This record gives sequence, structure tokens and C-alpha cells, in this order.
Amino acid sequence: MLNASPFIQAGLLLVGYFVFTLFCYRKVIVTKFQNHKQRHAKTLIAYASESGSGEQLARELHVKLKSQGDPAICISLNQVTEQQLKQADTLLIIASTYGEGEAPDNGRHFLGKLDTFKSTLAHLNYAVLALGDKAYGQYCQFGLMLNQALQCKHCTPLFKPILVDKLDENSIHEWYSNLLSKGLLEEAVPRSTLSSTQLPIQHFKLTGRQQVNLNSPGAPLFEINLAVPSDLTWQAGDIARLHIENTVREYSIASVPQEQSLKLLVREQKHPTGELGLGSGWLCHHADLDSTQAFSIRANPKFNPLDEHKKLILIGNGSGLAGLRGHLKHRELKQHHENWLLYGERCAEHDLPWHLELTEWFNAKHLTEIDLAFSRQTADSNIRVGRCHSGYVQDALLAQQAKLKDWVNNGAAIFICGSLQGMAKDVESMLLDILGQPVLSRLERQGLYRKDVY
Ligand SMILES: Cc1cc2nc3c(=O)[nH]c(=O)nc-3n(C[C@H](O)[C@H](O)[C@H](O)COP(=O)(O)O)c2cc1C
Repeated sequence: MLNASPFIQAGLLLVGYFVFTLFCYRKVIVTKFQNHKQRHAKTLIAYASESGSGEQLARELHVKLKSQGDPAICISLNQVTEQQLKQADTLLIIASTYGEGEAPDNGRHFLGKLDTFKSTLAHLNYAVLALGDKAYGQYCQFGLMLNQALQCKHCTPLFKPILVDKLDENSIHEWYSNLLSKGLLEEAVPRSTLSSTQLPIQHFKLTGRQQVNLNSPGAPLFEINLAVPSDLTWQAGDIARLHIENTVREYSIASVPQEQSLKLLVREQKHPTGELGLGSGWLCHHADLDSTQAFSIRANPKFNPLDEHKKLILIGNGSGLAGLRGHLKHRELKQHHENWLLYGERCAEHDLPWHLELTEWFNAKHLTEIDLAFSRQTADSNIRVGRCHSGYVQDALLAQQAKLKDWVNNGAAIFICGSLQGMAKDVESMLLDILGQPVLSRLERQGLYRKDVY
């Protein structure tokens, strides 16, 4: 008679070996399975967001869908491909509007790409959450343009675009309720959990206010200082939000937490009636020194410092010097000294905020290059530091194009801060002329081309 126990023992050994192998390779197997699911994701969440709220809402929705087992993917609108749209059955878009009815940077290539897609997208259901602000003329325009373009491609709307004024909770709640009623969400999203889009408000004492462009032909520009608690943190590039009369005004932060002061550069705004702008009038004139002001701090990851030490080209105009100074100060503390500032204003005599500090940084070789462009330059201006150009900051770039190419070829990143219409558009087209589209796209992809423009 055959003895069964050696066979049983061998069988048990084999099973044990199999279980052990599965255990050892569990990470590889799970990743492969997830990648497979990603390639076959049926729900595509796409965001276009400049200051991050739309991206945050998209990521929160992504987490909710994944927790109910939906292998959805979440990417920026610019990253969406024709193949992904062909394979998806549902496209959920969260898109804000910038400039004057325009797309945020990470969504601005989508409509052009959609036009060139050959496939019909009649199989695709979609919904749009359009973020905007009724104070602007072209309210939620980009979201509405997306809706129209998808209809032209014969996609089917799940429901009408939901327009969100200043991140209004009711509209965001309506979005989740509609997704629930269409069966995309399995559970209702309670209103109380929507508060994550609201940033905590804190009260800072106004400790200093000083006009930094006396006798300038331009509107007055003020340095504003606020005392902040010693444990408050933020990163260079983040945004301070003044809460005033149920509305919010945003300013680039010019300082770093180690300075224990929130430093802003605020341009006085005037309406055609002569009335002062709400936020700038308050900070530059009406608010009493030593009074407390309600602020929140908004993270601005698309304009935060790079993780690694790279050369940095900082380009800006007017009050945009605030965002650039934040980076220069951060890099001074990190001892990252290869910095090149290109800054544009009106007139050399009166329009160079923080010129003493800039000069110190130049002398200490923290700023290795400075190019200043003045649009109302007189022949022999009393230029205080660096090279001086007549014209605009893009003219300074053109004059320094060989150096620009050299820095970029040596790994430099480019950061831009200031006005969108008055500077950033012309600077970008000059960068395109000098560096070419492939180089600028590469910098953008690698996170080496960052903008905070308004
Ligand atoms: C410089 C600037 C321009 C804007 N232009 C518009 C606009 O033309 N139409 C609109 O409805 N909202 C406009 N907004 C408001 C934003 O769309 C709104 O604040 C939105 O919630 C931002 O979302 P995000 O953080 O995802 O970019 C503008 C905001 C800024 C700061």
C-alpha cells in the first residue's frame, strides 16, 4: 500500500511556497493591478485650476470615487489625451476662469487639442463644475466654453454646468448631489464636510505701512507689514487673503515665516469715480496702525520653491516684486545664491521698492545679475543697481537673450510674478521667441517654469 503522507507533505510545502511567493511579490502584484485599472479607468476627473481650489475639489472627488471602488483617474485638463477620452465613459471637469474669461494655465491647451481629436466622443457623458467670481465680467466663462465645446463633440451632459461664485458651498453641494442622483457617487456628501475649501481666518496686527514709490508717475505702492504668531508657517510664493466686508482680496506674500512679519506690496487701486479700491484703500489708507486685520493664508503650490538647488531667474513687474522677494529671502536662508532678477517699472528715480536690500544682495552676490527695465526711462537715469534698460521687462530679456539661454541650458528655473496683461503675456511670448516652444514646454513639464500672475 502506498503511504500518502510524503505526498501530503510535498503538497503542503508547495502551497506554502506559493503563499510565501505571493506575500513577497504583493507590492508588485498590487501595483500591476492598479496600473491595469488606471489604463481602463472609466471615469476621468480633469481639473483646470490656477490657485488650487479647483484642483483640491477634484482630488477630493477622486478620493471619494476611489473609496467606493471606482478606478477613476484625476489629471489636469492639459494632460487629457484623445485615447483617454475614447476609453472613458464619464468626464467630470472642475475648471476655474482666469484673466478675462480665460483658462487657467493647466487647462489652456485643452480646447485647441479637442478641436484636433478625430474620434467622435458621442459615447462620453460629462459634467462641468465651473468656478468663478461674479465680480468679473466673464463669469465662469472657461467652464461654459468647455461645456459648449463638449456638446459640439456630441458628448452628453449629465446635468447643466454648475456655476460657483467665490467657492459658494451651496453650489458645491449641488454638484455632489447631482453626482449622487446620477449614480456616480454612492453616498451623499454632507454639507458640513465641505468646509475644507474654507481657510481658517486669523487676526494679524498692522505694524507698518510705507509708500515705497514717492513721486512716481504710477499709482502709489505701499509696503504693508503685519505681525504674525511665531508658529504660523507658509512657503515662499503663498498668498495672503484679506477678509473684508464679506469679500476677499489676495496679495502675494513678500516675506518668509522666519521674519515673523507678513510683508505685502499693495498697489493703491482707484475706481473711475475716484473712490479707493476696497482692499487697497483699507490697507494703504484707512486701517489704523496697530489694529488687527482678518487674514487667511492660501497655499500656492504652483509658485512654491523648488525642492532642489537650481539657478533661478526671477521676472516681474510692479507689485509682483513681492512674490519674487519671498523667493529671494527663502533662497538667502537656504544659501542658494545663483539668482537673476529682471524687474520692470516706470521710472528709475522713484520706482525701485526695496532697492537697499536688492543692492545688498547684489553686493553680497546673492543676486548675481539684476536687469531693470523702466518704461519712462530718461536718457541718463540715476540707476542705483544692476543693468538698466529703457522699455519693458521683455525688452530686458531680449537684450540678455544669450545669457538667458545660457542659464536655462545650465538648469535654471524661471519664476514670473506680476500682472498678466501688463507683463506676463509679453514676457511669455518673448521667452517663446528666445527659447522656443519645446524648451518652454519642457521647463513647464519639469516644474521649472512657475507663474503667479494676476
Ligand atoms: C486674476 C484673476 C482673474 C479672474 N478672472 C475671472 C473671470 O474672468 N471670470 C470669473 O468668473 N472668475 C474669475 N476669477 C475668479 C476665479 O475663477 C475664482 O477665484 C476661482 O474660485 C479660482 O479657482 P482656482 O483656485 O481653482 O483657480 C479670477 C480670479 C483672479 C485672481
